[in-house]
Amino acid sequence: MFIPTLERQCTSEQREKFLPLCYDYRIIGTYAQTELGHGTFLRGLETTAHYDPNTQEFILNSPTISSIKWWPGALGKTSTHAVVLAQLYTLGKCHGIHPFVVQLRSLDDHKPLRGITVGDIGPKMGFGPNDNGYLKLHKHRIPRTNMLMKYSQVSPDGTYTKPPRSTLTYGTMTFVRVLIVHGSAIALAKASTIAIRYSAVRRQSELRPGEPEPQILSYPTQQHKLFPLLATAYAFHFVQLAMMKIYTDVNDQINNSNFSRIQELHALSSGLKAFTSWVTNAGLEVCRMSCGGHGYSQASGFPRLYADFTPSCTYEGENTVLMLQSARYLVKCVRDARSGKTLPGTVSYLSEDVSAVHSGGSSGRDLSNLDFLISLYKQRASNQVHFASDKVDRGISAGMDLVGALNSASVHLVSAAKAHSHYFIAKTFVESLKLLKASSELQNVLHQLASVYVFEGIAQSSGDFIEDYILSGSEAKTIRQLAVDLLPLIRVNAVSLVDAFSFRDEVLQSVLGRYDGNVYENLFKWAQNSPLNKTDVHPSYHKYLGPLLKRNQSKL
Ligand SMILES: CCCCCCCCC/C=C/C(=O)SCCNC(=O)CCNC(=O)[C@H](O)C(C)(C)COP(=O)(O)OP(=O)(O)OC[C@H]1O[C@@H](n2cnc3c(N)ncnc32)[C@H](O)[C@@H]1OP(=O)(O)O
Ligand SMILES: Cc1cc2nc3c(=O)[nH]c(=O)nc-3n(C[C@H](O)[C@H](O)[C@H](O)COP(=O)(O)OP(=O)(O)OC[C@H]3O[C@@H](n4cnc5c(N)ncnc54)[C@H](O)[C@@H]3O)c2cc1C
Repeated sequence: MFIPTLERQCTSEQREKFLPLCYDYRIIGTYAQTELGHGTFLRGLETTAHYDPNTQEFILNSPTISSIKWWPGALGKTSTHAVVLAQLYTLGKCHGIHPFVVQLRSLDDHKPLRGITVGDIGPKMGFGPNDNGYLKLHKHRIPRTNMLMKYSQVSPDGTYTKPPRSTLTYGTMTFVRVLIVHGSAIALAKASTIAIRYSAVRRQSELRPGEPEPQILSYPTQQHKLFPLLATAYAFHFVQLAMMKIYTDVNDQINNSNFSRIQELHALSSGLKAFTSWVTNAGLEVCRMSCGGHGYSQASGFPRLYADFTPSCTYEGENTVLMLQSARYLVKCVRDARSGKTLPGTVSYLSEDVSAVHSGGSSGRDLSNLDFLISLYKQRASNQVHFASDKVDRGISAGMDLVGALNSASVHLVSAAKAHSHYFIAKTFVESLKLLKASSELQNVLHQLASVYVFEGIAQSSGDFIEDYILSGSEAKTIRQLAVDLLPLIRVNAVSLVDAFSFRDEVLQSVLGRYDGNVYENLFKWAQNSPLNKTDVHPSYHKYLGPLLKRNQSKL
């Protein structure tokens, strides 16, 4: 995050000064924004940067215990520099959060500089190799030119020039949220690879006396656990491609001072980061549990995969908070649509009248047709967004201000943002396959994946579709069965579909997911290498167990 921030927030002179140092690894930096007391509420951050026109320096301070920077990756022991987000004060006025480059450690002996107290925040659930750290600043001075001034400036006499948009400071977070959508796709693909390969190797239970134990991948319940997640990994792959394209297009516009789509990008990236990381987080646990006891061994790769992925739901914007950000924008779009404004691409459906198109229960609808089902996802999203938006309007009519009305409707707003994200993902998956140049056999296999994703997505949220009369109960049951009917067809290609992710064993880091399937021998080898097995009798025997046993044996 250090380098992307410099690339996006530096003037050209600052780029020339800082970026070569980064690219050549002459300095290593982190992104120090979160504090002990605030991670979500950025306007509440307490670190201060007061401008001193006499020396043309900023004086950085951590004024309270809660203002100590806390969590930034590699801050504890590694980084020589940081981008520090601080409240900018000049000529007696506060201008809000701005980014500053701060050197933390000497480039000679790596010792912290004067006014800098820095260290590691201690062991965490995962991210073991990462020294997430703390930073306490005490009257630490930096040159005026260390404030990143692409969008806002402080002149030598202290005059402040404000940015075209205050939220441009938040740009790096949007970029990393887009990366996290990709991270979700990769993590779910890895977990699917491990679980499906192992399920093809593992044989368990005797269905009928005398019959060989079947591969657990042959059980419909095992297929029902894993194949919708496999399909989701493919869906997220196509979604992250679409998300990155939108990000690149909007970022190019921003670089040309066209800020018209910055809100749409923020809302979409927030919703997709939250949706994909939540789904992946839950999916990793399903994959782990589908491998039985061995899934719980470090040898499976699942403990580390989960512990390292799960903070994706928290960092870069806590997921609930990001869903609310997405919903805030959707509510604005409903208002804009009602006042006749044209809505941008990813939200234009909110101005369509989708209610009349499909009323649940009419017979003869082709429930296996993906285009038709995507229109139902659209209707569900539109209904949920309008329902939540109406809640906000009623709150305002009842005398609340906008913030109060948004807060009181927030449970529904999160549901609406989830439905919006789900519609975008399902639509993108189906549309991406239409554009794919692939053999008819491959198209057929991928169509099975898209179908099971769409069917299972409705089955798992059938309440949404039934409550709004988008589907009747019997239609929802039919779609649920369509998903189950697909499982044995997907079974035929399941191992090939995870092999297609082509994770090398060294990357997958899983004895259960080994490409050669030689699990048991390698599990035994892995166990023998466990540190506890360095000696047959562990030294602790002589100190504790031995004396205990001998003492008690003498009583027999
Ligand atoms: C492979 C994987 C590797 C991945 C490798 C991953 C490594 C990750 C390491 C982790 C790094 C971190 O966690 S770094 C720290 C991450 N921290 C965060 O993400 C903090 C989250 N909090 C925030 O972003 C903000 O506080 C937020 C919640 C949006 C509220 O901010 P405000 O109070 O200023 O905003 P609001 O009052 O809600 O709204 C003000 C307006 O600003 C707009 N706005 C807000 N954020 C915006 C944004 N980013 N871009 C555009 N516009 C934005 C809103 O839409 C509103 O527009 P209007 O409606 O028009 O007014
Ligand atoms: C592994 C890891 C790495 C990190 N790396 C970095 C880094 O490199 N740099 C950096 O600056 N930070 C980093 N962070 C910090 C991270 O960005 C914050 O933890 C994150 O932004 C969440 O903020 P918080 O911890 O204050 O949680 P909080 O905001 O306190 O969230 C706690 C709960 O409050 C709820 N909540 C908060 N606000 C609202 C609201 N307005 N409406 C409804 N509910 C709300 C949340 O939904 C959540 O359930 C990292 C964190 C982790 C775990």
